[in-house]
Amino acid sequence: MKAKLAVFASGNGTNFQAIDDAIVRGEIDASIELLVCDQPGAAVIERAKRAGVETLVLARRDFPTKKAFEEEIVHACQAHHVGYIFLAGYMRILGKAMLEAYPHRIVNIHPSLLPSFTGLDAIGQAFRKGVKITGITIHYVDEGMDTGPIIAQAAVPIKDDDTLEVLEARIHETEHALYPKTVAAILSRSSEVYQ
Ligand SMILES: Nc1nc2c(c(=O)[nH]1)N[C@@H](CN(C=O)c1ccc(C(=O)N[C@@H](CCC(=O)O)C(=O)O)cc1)CN2
Ligand SMILES: NCC(=O)N[C@@H]1O[C@H](COP(=O)([O-])[O-])[C@@H](O)[C@H]1O
Repeated sequence: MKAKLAVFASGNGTNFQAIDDAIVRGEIDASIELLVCDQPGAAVIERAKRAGVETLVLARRDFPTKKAFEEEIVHACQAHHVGYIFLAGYMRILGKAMLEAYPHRIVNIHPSLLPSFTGLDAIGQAFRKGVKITGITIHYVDEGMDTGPIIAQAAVPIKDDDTLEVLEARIHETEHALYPKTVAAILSRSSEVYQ
């Protein structure tokens, strides 16, 4: 049974694109049923439309509470029979409504070797700290900030003559290789569990 996914994103959407491209190449046995975006006008929305993926675009400010905002998203995911949610540059902290609706079924990609450099601007944090090796982490999402169980990591070197832009490009290239492979691995394990 082909897994039904939702991807949540707030920005450019290159990780959404990498996952969808892998699905099209037959490397992930799944379909992206919904792209959820909290930033009207974000480039990821156009990427999803070009890919034929349904979008749900909603602004937090249009809802009275975080709970109401998340309940709208949960209802849409359930209506699309979504079984797994993959965050791909989604810049909102998930609350109880999301986490309780999809326990151990929400995954995030973070551009550092957690637990180092949590939160926003992780690449800039590592660059300014002067570490020689940084990387990416794919982890389950829990109620903490970047504290969920780690699924996969990949190291990325910082070279002496790197600019921040060069490092960001190297990080994103590594993300676009690892995330699709990890999505496929998670779904294959999940199907093994439920077979
Ligand atoms: N419950 C969790 N939610 C999210 C996690 C997580 O581990 N647990 N990971 C994040 C992704 N992320 C870093 O990896 C991250 C996203 C957002 C923020 C943040 O401070 N957002 C602020 C501002 C949002 C805005 O103004 O647009 C906020 O939400 O208040 C930090 C780190 C995804 N969610
Ligand atoms: N704290 C979460 C975080 O920083 N996530 C990061 O946002 C970027 C989204 O890029 P994209 O929109 O091109 O996929 C990615 O580098 C991802 O690791």
